[in-house]
Amino acid sequence: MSAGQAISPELREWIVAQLAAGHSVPSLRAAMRTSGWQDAAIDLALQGIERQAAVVPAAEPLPAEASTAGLPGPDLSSSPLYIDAGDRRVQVLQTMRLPRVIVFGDLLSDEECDGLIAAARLRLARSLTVETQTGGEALNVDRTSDGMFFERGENAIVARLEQRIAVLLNWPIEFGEGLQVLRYAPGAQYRPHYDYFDPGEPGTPTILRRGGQRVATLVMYLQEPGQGGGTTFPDVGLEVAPKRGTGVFFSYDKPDPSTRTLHGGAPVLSGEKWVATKWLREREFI
Ligand SMILES: O=C(O)CCC(=O)C(=O)O
Ligand SMILES: [Fe+2]
Repeated sequence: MSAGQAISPELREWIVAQLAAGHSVPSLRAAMRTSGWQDAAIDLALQGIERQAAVVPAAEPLPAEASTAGLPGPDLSSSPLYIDAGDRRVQVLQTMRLPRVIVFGDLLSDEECDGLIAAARLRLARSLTVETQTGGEALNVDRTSDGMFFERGENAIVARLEQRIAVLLNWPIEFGEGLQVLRYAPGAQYRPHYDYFDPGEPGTPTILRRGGQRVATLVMYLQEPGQGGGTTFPDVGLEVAPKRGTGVFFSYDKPDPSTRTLHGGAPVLSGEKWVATKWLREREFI
């Protein structure tokens, strides 16, 4: 390439984007040199753009942690390895501050996982039949799992688990929605989404009448797939392995992407993944 080569709008855009992404001028220079640019041409291309870049305000420093005051969640100030959840000693395996994520180990016994699956399976089968008879609900391409809801306190296992969750997360049972169970067959996934209700959606005010916003989520793994099926947090590159008996908890102090609680269920590659999800509201959920 020659020193006289034209600086195309695309090249300008590329340079501006690289600078905005935090790459230094020397590193851009090196990259351009490697791809055959001569110094004189690089100088020309960078002139003006550097000046422009200099007036771009520096990105806001990222907050180090999410606000957790007044939200569900255990007190982690003493970095406990275990939390007494009343009838069970739950492990704290991993924590993250922003998004606020906690991975709990040994949250459910194998018997509890099996019991929930058995009770949910009957209901799933029934709801699928009903859907086929009536022509079915619109297929949601974002969520290809099958699901059902238990009523709060519907059976002994559900009641026991809800009590345990209330103690673990310091949040009244009455503020929780009924437990949801999802089954993911191979290929099924739940594309990244937020669990709070979008304030911009027309239906949201009606939903909020039943207990306000969702403020936290606990996803519990009841059956692990052979491969795939982790819970992903794309904003921070986190993937939680869907280990049976384990749960991933996350909270969000406002219905806003700045909470970085975007998350999804990665496609199941083999086997079946079952989860139970508990959503916690701001107030009593009726
Ligand atoms: O299956 C998962 O890992 C995530 C489930 C989920 O995001 C939900 O139930 O809201
Ligand atoms: Fe979710």
